[in-house]
Amino acid sequence: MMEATARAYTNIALIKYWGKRDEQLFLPMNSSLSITLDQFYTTTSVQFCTCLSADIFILNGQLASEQETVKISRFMSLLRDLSGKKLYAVIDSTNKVPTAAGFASSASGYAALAAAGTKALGMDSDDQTLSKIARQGSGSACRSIYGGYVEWQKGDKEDGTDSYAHQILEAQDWNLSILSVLLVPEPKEVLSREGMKRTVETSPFYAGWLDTVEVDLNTAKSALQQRDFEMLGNVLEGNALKMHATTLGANPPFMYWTSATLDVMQQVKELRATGIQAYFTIDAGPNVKVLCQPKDEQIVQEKLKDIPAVQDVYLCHPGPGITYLPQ
Ligand SMILES: O=C(O)C[C@@](O)(CF)CCOP(=O)(O)OP(=O)(O)O
Repeated sequence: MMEATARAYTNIALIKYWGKRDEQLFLPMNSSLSITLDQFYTTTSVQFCTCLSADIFILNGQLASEQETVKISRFMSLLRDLSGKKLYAVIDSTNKVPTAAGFASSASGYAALAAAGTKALGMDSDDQTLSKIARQGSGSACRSIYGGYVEWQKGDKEDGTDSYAHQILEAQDWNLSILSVLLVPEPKEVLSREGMKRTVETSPFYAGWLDTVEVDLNTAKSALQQRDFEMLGNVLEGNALKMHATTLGANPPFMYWTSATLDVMQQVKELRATGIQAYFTIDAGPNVKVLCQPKDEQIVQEKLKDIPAVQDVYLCHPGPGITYLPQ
């Protein structure tokens, strides 16, 4: 039987992937940097069978929608092309990812699928190859192949063979606290794929993003090497603010933040004013992730939970890369 099960953990970008230079190959305009988290993951099993004439996708215990199945099947065809095996599979995926908290389960989902699918096909791919495959499901998924602190180098080649992620620090090399703040349910957002496309194509501020993101990345990498939390915090917070600034200049303009987002941002600033080093980052939604040092995580969590608009706060630390589970 050609089957395998893999688990991949979601990641939070400190230096954002924001904009593609190639929509088909998921090639980014800029390099990015993330932390893989230890709490939220996707477990995916893939079972190929000559008895199938189409892929079957089970998501969180239920048959997935037609739209989701088409998306996954398109990714599975990439694996069929790469392996030269025209086989279909049952894909059974379970997310332990609170998607409502603004975690992209697509990152852990496509990383787990790339790992389980290639293993079931006997492709025995190394991590760099897995990263390039996962990238073609969702860009940020290429970072979840690895644990700890991960850089996705944007690459320059048109075929994307040099656009993949690699680990910078192991999870245990630097223990930080990442608090994910779940806010009150918010209106439908512009999904990150549409958001970055519209911004690249129409925002006059996008050029400013590109002019400064490489410097931000190098500053963040220096901070990692020096374990300088203040340097890391300042650059990640500034980078998130710049990413969001680009959306305000898009046509039509859009903004991911709600008043609850601003309440959390304000609380983080007040924490810093009392001498507690805490910094925020925000992705394609209103939810906020706050980074601090483990010694401060309790007080930071309490302060965040005191904000009326905050529904819950999830505490994470750097987590592992791909793991394979017994059948
Ligand atoms: O994670 C980051 O670096 C920053 C973001 O989360 C900011 F919102 C974007 C993630 O984009 P993704 O969902 O990977 O897009 P896809 O390639 O169109 O699937």
